[in-house]
Amino acid sequence: MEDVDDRADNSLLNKLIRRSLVESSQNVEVLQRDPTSPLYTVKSFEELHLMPALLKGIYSMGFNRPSKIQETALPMILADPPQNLIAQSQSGTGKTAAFVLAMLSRVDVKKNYPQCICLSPTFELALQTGAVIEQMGKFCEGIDVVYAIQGNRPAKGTIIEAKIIVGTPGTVMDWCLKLKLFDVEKIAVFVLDEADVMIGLQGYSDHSIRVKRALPPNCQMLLFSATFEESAFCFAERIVPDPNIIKLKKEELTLKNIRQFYDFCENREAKYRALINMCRSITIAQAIIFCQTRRTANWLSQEMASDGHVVALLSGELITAQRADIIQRFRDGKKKVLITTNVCARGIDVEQVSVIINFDLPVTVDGLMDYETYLHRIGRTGKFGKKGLAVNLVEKRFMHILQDLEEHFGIQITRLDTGDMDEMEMLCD
Ligand SMILES: Nc1ncnc2c1ncn2[C@@H]1O[C@H](COP(=O)(O)OP(=O)(O)OP(=O)(O)O)[C@@H](O)[C@H]1O
Repeated sequence: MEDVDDRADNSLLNKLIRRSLVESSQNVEVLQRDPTSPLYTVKSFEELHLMPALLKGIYSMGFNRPSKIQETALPMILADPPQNLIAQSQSGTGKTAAFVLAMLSRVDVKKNYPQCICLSPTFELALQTGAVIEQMGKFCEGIDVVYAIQGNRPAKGTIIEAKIIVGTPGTVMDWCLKLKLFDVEKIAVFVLDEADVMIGLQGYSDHSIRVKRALPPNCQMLLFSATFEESAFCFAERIVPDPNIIKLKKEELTLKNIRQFYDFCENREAKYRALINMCRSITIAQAIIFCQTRRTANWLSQEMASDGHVVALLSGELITAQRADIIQRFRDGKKKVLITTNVCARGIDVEQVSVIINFDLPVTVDGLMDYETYLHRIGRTGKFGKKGLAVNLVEKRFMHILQDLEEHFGIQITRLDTGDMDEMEMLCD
């Protein structure tokens, strides 16, 4: 009798994940020659006139050719005089690298004061973006980054000398306007990552706009996101002087490499059983499970732990040291399954994440489908052309929301009975 591990390891879901991991590596080259792919590129990095030290950094990260957003945005961003940009590109298509290369290209390493600010919506994303800056800029002499995030409070009277500040809006605003840790008049580049929430969501927008208002008039403004619903886009156009614009059509928003399914569940207990069936068969790669509330995430992680599953739980009420440790351990593969809320919906880039499970569909405060958050959540898989799987566990009372989702994006989400191994067979077709 094969033991549980053998059974799981041979499970169809694992075969699909293993195959998609293999296919993905061959996939990028193919996609970068496909004009309909968001990774399509006609230029090489050399043709983007980047500094040699930056080229060295890019190649050391395994990047061979720029993605579509990188080859389109960078010439605009690096032009002289500097131009402002509002850019939209699908999740996982290299937006971070685009604005990081912009900041690294603009910094004057002879000046020991902050020249670039990059605002991220969450503590985890600020940490991740800072790490990309340090990695991409590691061959550039004199590049240093400081993290304006909760838990990092410089001593009173400190004068920040680091050239790039990455942080969350509230902390950056305190550093710049209240504590006056640096001269905001000397900022040359201002990046808003996940810009639609940064200017659209109460809390973020107040702080982001107050920082923006303190910037010098010639400061270059770069706004990036995978989603810009109309009101956010119009507001962005109002606050960014004379921007270049890169915008997606609605039908371009969903990525073909992320296969989306749903499993119909009578109630929360049935969702739990469906989830366990899936997690039991995932022994390779990693999965992120999204819950709509911290309460559900806490309940789910306790249930799964008591059933012997090793899971990590990350949500906003944890202290920053815990959050940093949890996301790092997940990134290092020490935990296969991360249970979380929307705090990890945007930007988080963990290469081995092949499966996204929406234990709850993302809904707005009015109980309507939150289309943007859905796109960002499933975008945690399928990064840079890799194959990804997204499975939605849907209770009867939420089926209309799933139908709204299909209609909104013009897609068909296939039904999957996670309890039926033959159905899982279909995943491997
Ligand atoms: N030109 C490139 N060649 C190969 N890999 C790349 C390239 N640009 C970015 N990547 C990799 O692709 C992954 C996704 O990149 P990134 O996180 O920048 O995408 P994004 O568009 O910012 O995604 P999201 O919308 O989720 O924030 C990362 O692991 C990154 O290292």
